[in-house]
Amino acid sequence: MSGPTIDPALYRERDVIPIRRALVSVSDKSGLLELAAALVAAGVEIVSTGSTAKAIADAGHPVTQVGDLTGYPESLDGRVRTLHPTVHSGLLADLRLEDHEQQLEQQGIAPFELLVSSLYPFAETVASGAEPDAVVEQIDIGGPAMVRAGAKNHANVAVVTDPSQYRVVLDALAHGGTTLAERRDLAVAAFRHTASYDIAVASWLGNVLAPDDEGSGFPGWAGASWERASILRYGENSHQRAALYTSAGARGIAQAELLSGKEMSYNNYVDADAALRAAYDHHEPTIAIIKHANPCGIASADALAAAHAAAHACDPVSAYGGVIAANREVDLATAESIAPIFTEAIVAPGYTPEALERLQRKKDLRILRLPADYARGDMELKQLSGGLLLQTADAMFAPARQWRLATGEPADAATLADLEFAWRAVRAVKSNAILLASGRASVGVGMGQVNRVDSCRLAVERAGDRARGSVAASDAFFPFDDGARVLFEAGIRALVQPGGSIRDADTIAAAQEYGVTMYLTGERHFFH
Ligand SMILES: NC(=O)c1ncn([C@@H]2O[C@H](COP(=O)(O)O)[C@@H](O)[C@H]2O)c1NC=O
Repeated sequence: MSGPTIDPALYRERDVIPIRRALVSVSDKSGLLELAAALVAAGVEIVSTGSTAKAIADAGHPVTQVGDLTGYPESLDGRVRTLHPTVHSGLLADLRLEDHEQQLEQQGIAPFELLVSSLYPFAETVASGAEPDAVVEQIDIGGPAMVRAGAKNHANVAVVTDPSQYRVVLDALAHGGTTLAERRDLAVAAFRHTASYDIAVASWLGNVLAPDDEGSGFPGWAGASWERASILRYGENSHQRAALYTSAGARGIAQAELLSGKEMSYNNYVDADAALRAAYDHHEPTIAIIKHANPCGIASADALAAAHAAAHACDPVSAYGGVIAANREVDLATAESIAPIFTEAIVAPGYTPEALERLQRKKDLRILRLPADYARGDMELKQLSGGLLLQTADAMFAPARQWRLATGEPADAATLADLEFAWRAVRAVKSNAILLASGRASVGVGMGQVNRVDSCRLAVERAGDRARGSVAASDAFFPFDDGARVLFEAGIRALVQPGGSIRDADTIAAAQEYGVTMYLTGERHFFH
């Protein structure tokens, strides 16, 4: 099977095409009257639909109703308006071909050189919580049909789908018409626009109206639309190329505002996202310092500056060149604490003017602002060779009051606060993860090891003398008592871990042996 083929020799060249006739059908009326006035002033005939035509006519401009053009009334509550051969022939005739030109003449149809469209606000209607029938009514049919027709026929027709593109039309009117290059660019944007629109429609149908997820929450098809936001200097390594893509309406690190400093790199984005995950998760003023996507220091305190000092003290060697996240507005005291340390980037919900001024003196420091209520998203995506894994985000968190005391004396309030801090902090550490804490500050972190014993050794080694009297959290259970014994031997006084190993009794017995209090949370927090 194939589509029609046309002899290439029949195509006549067309580059700059003057605009003589425009079809205007827009839901978003912003900028419409200025555009209409410019079109009319340039002698362009405007054909338009219902309320678009009314707005243009009310402003005193001449306009032809699409029903007068087609001889067929707008019907079925607007479901059929521009869906007519007169309209679509005017959009689809390829005037590079003599034959198409003759056919239009025979049928008495005039071509359009411009289509101005904006589709029914489908996504906005879904977001408003409207009833299914109301949402369905906002699935634009005639609009995308016209947009696709005009964009296919970009050799002859310019298509604009957003008021931000009206500037191209105004410039074209001033310069004798649209160029082929402009029409091609507009066609690319037009097809991306209708593709994104249909992804939204297909997603709503499959997710909400008629879910085909068998109750799993994972529909039979997943579509997404990403726009390139920036081209990065390079990727994870300098020989890798990279770009940042964002999706409409998202509110994450990709949307953070860069207030000052060098442009963000690929690794900066990865680390800043990890920093957010670590710091914004806490309720008290908290600082997380990230290196290679892992916290090398994380601390909460009553004041943010104290949190930074404590987070930095965890591992000052690793903190060099780190990325910092703060979950509170950065004040001058915090800025003063951060400024002497070489830092790649900082992200926070805000900065006092003095703090910003202080940090901006470090010309290379990337200073980012992202509101505290940023959205990490309900779903996490991980690309595989040939596929994609989707999972719900790790949003579960068992607070101390839900833990089970497995052995030892119940912890006092301060110890419990440290344990809860450690339990919250350890879930931002790559597995296998062990985090030692004291005074709501990490003092030793063991991360990313292929066995838990090594993570325990690493955490204890990093903590040094500070291990004695600290508390520990483990992101998953201890399969044997060997890892926990490393912690007990180093002198920790309390441990929180999920529990659930068939050898839990061995670890509990070891804790008893060392007189260590141990709580079981019943939930684990692997993070890879
Ligand atoms: N049914 C049709 O033939 C049709 N033709 C154009 N539209 C849409 O009607 C809207 C404009 O309508 P109005 O000019 O009445 O505001 C545009 O979003 C346009 O994409 C249509 N509506 C929906 O499919």
